[in-house]
Amino acid sequence: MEERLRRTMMFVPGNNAGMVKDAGIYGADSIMFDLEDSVSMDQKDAARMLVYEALQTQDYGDAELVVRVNGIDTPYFRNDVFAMVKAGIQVVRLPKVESAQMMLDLVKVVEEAEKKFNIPVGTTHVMAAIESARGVMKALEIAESTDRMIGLALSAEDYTTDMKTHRYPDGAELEFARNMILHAARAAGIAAFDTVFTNMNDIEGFQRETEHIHQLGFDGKSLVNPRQIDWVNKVYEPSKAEIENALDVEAAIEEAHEKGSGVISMNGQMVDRPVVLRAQRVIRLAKASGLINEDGEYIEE
Ligand SMILES: CC(=O)SCCNC(=O)CCNC(=O)[C@H](O)C(C)(C)COP(=O)(O)OP(=O)(O)OC[C@H]1O[C@@H](n2cnc3c(N)ncnc32)[C@H](O)[C@@H]1OP(=O)(O)O
Ligand SMILES: O=C([O-])CC(=O)C(=O)O
Ligand SMILES: [Mg+2]
Repeated sequence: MEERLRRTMMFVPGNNAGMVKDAGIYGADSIMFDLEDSVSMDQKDAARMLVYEALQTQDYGDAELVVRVNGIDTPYFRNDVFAMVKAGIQVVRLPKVESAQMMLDLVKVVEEAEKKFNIPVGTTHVMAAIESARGVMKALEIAESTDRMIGLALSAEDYTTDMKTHRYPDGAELEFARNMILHAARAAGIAAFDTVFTNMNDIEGFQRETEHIHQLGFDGKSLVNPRQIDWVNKVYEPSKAEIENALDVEAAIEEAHEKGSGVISMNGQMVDRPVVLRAQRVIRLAKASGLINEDGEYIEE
């Protein structure tokens, strides 16, 4: 199956009726309804009900539907998971994950809920948000904890608090965590999401951070505002030269396969499997960015 593009995963506060209703109109790859830290304690039940209702009635198009439930040690956790599984959520994001065991405990409750609501066991996927030093050090075991896993996310607001620092413009305080999470995710064959950027007035800072995490290899970012979606997509959009090269690589490798070979030379550049895999990703991104059609032809502006 073709890998899903996950450039943008937008948080939507679960108790904000207007935002929950309109969340599908902005074109996020994944919409993440939040029942955790954007919802005050006295709104937890109301938010859960609001999101449950919305999942039954709203059309969110092709977006992947994710919910951030409350932490496993909170009194809301079980009710959150049962309601969201019943509503057919695609991915449950567990916050503040520090061990593989926490993911296995989540999966146990997800499975109970699937059985109770006659949903085939294994339908609901999960992901982990890593928000502490302990979580970072355990990133690989968390990434490999269950075959329901689709990804790991860095959550830098809580993480920098745990590390007794705060966020700086150059992001140096996050480099170790970013590299650990990215390597763990890649080793396990799942997605890696960078953290939110919360200063809505610092557009340049947001772009700089997005370019940096794109260079490192992250699939995308968690977002807090719809304006950030286009900014991320722009960074992930391949250039014309990259697209042309990718299309040439696809043609070259087809020619090689016809001759029974897995490698071919193209303008002096060796083309083999890793080059082809990178080219395929560029083509997928170019299609998602509306630059080329299904046949690999340019779409005129
Ligand atoms: C550390 C953490 O845990 S971070 C994760 C938890 N935090 C969140 O979920 C916060 C989500 N984001 C928000 O609440 C808001 O975007 C804020 C508070 C950051 C900024 O709010 P505003 O300044 O009002 O945003 P802005 O003016 O850009 O809003 C423009 C439109 O987008 C909507 N919108 C803004 N953010 C979101 C969102 N996250 N999801 C859906 N819709 C949104 C607004 O309702 C508004 O719609 P309208 O034009 O129909 O009225
Ligand atoms: O997941 C995120 O990026 C938001 C979050 O909870 C944090 O930064 O602590
Ligand atoms: Mg957090």
